[in-house]
Amino acid sequence: THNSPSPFLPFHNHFPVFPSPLQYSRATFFSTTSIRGMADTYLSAKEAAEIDQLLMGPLGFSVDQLMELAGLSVATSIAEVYKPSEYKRVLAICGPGNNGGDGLVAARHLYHFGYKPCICYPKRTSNSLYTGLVTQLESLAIPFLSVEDIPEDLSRDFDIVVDAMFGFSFHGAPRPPFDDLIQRLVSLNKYDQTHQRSAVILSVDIPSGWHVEEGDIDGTGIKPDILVSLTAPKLGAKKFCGPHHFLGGRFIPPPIAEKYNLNLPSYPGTSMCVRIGKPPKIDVSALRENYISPDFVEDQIEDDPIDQFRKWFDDALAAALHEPNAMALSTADKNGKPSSRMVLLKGFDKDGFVWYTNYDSKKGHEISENPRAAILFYWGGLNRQVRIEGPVKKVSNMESEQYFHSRPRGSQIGAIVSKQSTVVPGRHILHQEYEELEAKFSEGILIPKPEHWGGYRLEPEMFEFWQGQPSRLHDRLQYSLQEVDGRQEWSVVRLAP
Ligand SMILES: NC(=O)C1=CN([C@@H]2O[C@H](COP(=O)(O)OP(=O)(O)OC[C@H]3O[C@@H](n4cnc5c(N)ncnc54)[C@H](OP(=O)(O)O)[C@@H]3O)[C@@H](O)[C@H]2O)[C@@H](O)CC1
Ligand SMILES: Cc1cc2nc3c(=O)[nH]c(=O)nc-3n(C[C@H](O)[C@H](O)[C@H](O)COP(=O)(O)O)c2cc1C
Ligand SMILES: Cc1ncc(COP(=O)(O)O)c(C=O)c1O
Ligand SMILES: [K+]
Repeated sequence: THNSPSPFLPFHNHFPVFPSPLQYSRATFFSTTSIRGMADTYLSAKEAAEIDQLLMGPLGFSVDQLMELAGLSVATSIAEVYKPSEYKRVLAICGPGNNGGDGLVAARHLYHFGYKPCICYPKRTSNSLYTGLVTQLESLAIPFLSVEDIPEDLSRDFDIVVDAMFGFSFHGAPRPPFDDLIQRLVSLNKYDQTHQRSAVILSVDIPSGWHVEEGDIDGTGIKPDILVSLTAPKLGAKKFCGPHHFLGGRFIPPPIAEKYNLNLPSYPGTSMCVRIGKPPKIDVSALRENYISPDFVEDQIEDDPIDQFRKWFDDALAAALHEPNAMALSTADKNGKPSSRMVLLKGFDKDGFVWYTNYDSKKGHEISENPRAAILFYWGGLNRQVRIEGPVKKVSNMESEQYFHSRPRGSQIGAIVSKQSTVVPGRHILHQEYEELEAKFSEGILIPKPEHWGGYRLEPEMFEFWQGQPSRLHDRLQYSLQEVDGRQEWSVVRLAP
């Protein structure tokens, strides 16, 4: 393998004292690999082919398996950057070898992710693996276009072009019809005269036509927007300077990683791809999503907002969102100066919404001065937000005791150690006290709840259920308490988005 300091620096130079909160998942938090993926390993064409042979020989893989995982990595990389709501029409140009097979597999996954793929596959083989992939695509009614069928200007009909013509076995100069197809990708300008967006290019493993090791030698080759390196980047990928470089092929077992000294970032969570190289340059002002959600109208909602909240909370659980019970809590001091922080919801019913904390913390002081608060849930994966406002009271001491002792012992000790929101001279002080208390409260000994630790309950006076919709014409249904015949009743209005 070829280790190079540029453009990817070795891990140890990149492992920050505290990981950047940007890109880790809990699974990678304490791993020794980089937080933002860095790869400092590049493979020669020969090494790439050797790894292929090892995987499919002594390591027991079949080519179908590897291709399936490689194609899935390509499809998930696309989905990370280009959402089907904006970039729907995909053309996968597939070559005669395994790189082409990766393209066929990726197109199938893209279909299931909500894209509209078409295939250009001019040099088919009769190998049953490939005929099977073609049949699978045909069964999804995915069109196969001949070279003559596809427009000279690919941007006319497509939002994304997947370049799956050649991978690490490419050599020499491209032969017809791929020479012409490569030229069409080369001539995709970023913007045409009408300032229409041009199709983006994704290259699988190596931009087709590039020398596998030397890269784009004379600078006249394809300039992909996104490159998905499979297994590990090939030497030629050093010349890639587009905005999005991903690693895919999450199947490398330790013997290969060790033999080839592969120094690669770990994949976050259950992801099939990981971003490598420099973080993308993003125009923050252009970061936006166009929400598309099911209808949320007055005649579908529950009369009682707690029931409506339960419905949406269940949806958030079912969607496996990360910490669906995390909520932003806003309080204000006696002068009305506000502050916010996240806390975890620990229960809700007709009496209100409960969380636990340190009564001597900043929020604790503010609540004692000004016993009202607002809580906010944002369930991004569902395009939903819930706002709740009302007065706040402490929960009973018994309730706090009960909850405190249900927590992991480490968190109970942590609550004793932490004089929340006061200045700490250094992290070691917390650890020192923690260790002392851990020794004191050995297993079986009850850890006493600190006096100043307990719950608060917000009694809602107002709920707003928000759901994102296209063109910023969102749904907002607001419940508030109204007096009807001497009784408090919930009434609902729709607010302008
Ligand atoms: N573990 C891994 O690494 C995994 C690798 N995977 C994937 O496999 C890819 C490598 O696949 P591969 O070996 O089948 O070769 P590939 O690059 O697709 O092309 C070979 C074909 O192109 C042809 N050809 C060559 N030069 C040409 C030219 N100038 N002009 C025209 N034709 C030319 C050549 O024909 P020939 O020259 O032999 O007649 C042959 O038909 C790799 O990059 C990755 O995408 C994943 O699927 C799974 C895991
Ligand atoms: C997702 C998440 C959940 C949190 N849950 C709680 C919690 O339930 N109770 C708590 O006291 N702090 C929690 N914290 C820490 C608070 O955000 C905050 O740092 C701490 O309570 C001190 O806030 P204050 O100084 O405004 O009182 C959580 C933080 C995050 C990011
Ligand atoms: C300081 C603090 N207290 C309490 C909690 C709530 O955690 P638990 O679920 O252990 O009660 C958290 C959660 O992040 C926290 O950070
Ligand atoms: K390619």
